[in-house]
Amino acid sequence: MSERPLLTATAITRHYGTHVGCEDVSLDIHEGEVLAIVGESGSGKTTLLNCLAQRLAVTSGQVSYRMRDGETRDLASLTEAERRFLMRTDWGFVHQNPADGLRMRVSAGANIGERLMAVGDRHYGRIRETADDWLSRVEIPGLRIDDRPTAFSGGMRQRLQIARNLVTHPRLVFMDEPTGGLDVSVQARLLDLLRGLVDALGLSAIIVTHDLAVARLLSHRMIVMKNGRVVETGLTDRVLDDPRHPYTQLLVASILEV
Ligand SMILES: Nc1ncnc2c1ncn2[C@@H]1O[C@H](COP(=O)(O)OP(=O)(O)OP(=O)(O)O)[C@@H](O)[C@H]1O
Repeated sequence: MSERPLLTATAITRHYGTHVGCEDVSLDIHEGEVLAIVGESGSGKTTLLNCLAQRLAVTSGQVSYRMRDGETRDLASLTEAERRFLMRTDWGFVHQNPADGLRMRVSAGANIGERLMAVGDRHYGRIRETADDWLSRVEIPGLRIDDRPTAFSGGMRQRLQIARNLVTHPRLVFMDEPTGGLDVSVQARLLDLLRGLVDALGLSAIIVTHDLAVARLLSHRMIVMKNGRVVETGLTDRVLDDPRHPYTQLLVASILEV
């Protein structure tokens, strides 16, 4: 792992009017590290993720990021063009609902190819070959390359969204409940696939999940949120095997009882 964090968030606060989304959250993530954000519904996970990914303005606080050229920048200081370029090249964002991250009216191959074109690839044959390769990496048969995602199952759509995000080799991927909304058996397969890809690509990822099993399988470190605040943070195995905050103890116990 590199010594300097890839992303550092300092005292991130986001209010919705008088309502607290998240409050005073600080964290960092290093290259090759997977961080899970867990907590019950309404605890502020998605708000925090969207603030980190620059999809939502913070009320106060700062997010800085080590760019590919090695310079660490305060993301609020980026121009709109720089921010868009960062999102297209260095970052990925996997939505819970694949329709939010895919273009449903264009083919699977084009969904992947479009991201390559956005980073300057213009060679049609090579783009198609790469798209084909990524379809197979996410276990979608190559003969479906010209089908639209509307013809895919939920699990296939989610795998396509993942391929679309990873094809440009982002250094950091944000994921919001990537296995939510899928059948349990489909979830298990997707988790396996995600774990393999994260390992193979040495990806850094920040994953929001309410499912501790997802955190256990994918993340190195986790933060536990309650009412918008972080109540516990640590290595995933430590937090799950030896939770210290009463709320985390409750979360872990409620899973064990099921
Ligand atoms: N657009 C909004 N306007 C007002 N309040 C909001 C808005 N979005 C979220 N909130 C509030 O902010 C708090 C955190 O919500 P958030 O969606 O971040 O939680 P979460 O942990 O991601 O929940 P879930 O797992 O249900 O998505 C909640 O109290 C929620 O009601």
